[in-house]
Amino acid sequence: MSRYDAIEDPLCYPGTQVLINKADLRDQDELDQFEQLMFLSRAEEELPAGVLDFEHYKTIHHHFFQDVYEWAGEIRRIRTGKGGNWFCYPEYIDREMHKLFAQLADEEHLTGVEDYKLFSARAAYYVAEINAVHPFREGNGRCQLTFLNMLLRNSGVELNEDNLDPKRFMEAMIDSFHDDNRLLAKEIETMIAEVP
Ligand SMILES: Nc1ncnc2c1ncn2[C@@H]1O[C@H](COP(=O)(O)OP(=O)(O)OP(=O)(O)O)[C@@H](O)[C@H]1O
Repeated sequence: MSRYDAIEDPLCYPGTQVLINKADLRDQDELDQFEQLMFLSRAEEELPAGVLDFEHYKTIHHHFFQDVYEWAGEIRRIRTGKGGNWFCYPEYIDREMHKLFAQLADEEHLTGVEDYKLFSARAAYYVAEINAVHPFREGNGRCQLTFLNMLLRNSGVELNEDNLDPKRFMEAMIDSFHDDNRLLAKEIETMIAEVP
């Protein structure tokens, strides 16, 4: 929910950086709270079924944010960045995401990778790439973490989010934007707990 570097966004109330939302909240703090509340209540529900491809990923975003934004589940249409790092231009998002998920399917969604270190390295690669594309206008971080969870569950392991240190994880995400996934892989490794 940290703010974006964005230019002239038709999704925002005119003259503000507040995204137009279904509750018509014009105050950013109030919107942040509402968004998180809706996200958490949808997160309690079963996730939409799918085959972990880009269509599925968009459905998950829609599931989480359908109560807040009309465009939930849709690709971002403007250029955005964070902290001076600009994400994929919107015209290439669809192509890049399809490429990435096809690659993941070729790797059988990592289901055969038994070594935790290797699994963490490959999962870090996919999370980093999805982050660099940043397909949605908002809600990418939460979808990325859900994606990670799904990858792990597919492989019979559980993500222990109690071991997630938000500051360290964010630093790792930023490093990954600059093509160094080592910290992110390490963070993922510390969050893996074997299912009994
Ligand atoms: N400077 C940065 N460079 C690259 N990636 C970044 C940077 N800052 C944040 N990110 C990534 O962007 C994500 C946030 O994206 P976005 O705001 O769309 O998601 P969110 O779910 O709304 O927010 P959050 O992840 O903070 O809950 C972070 O979780 C992190 O992975």
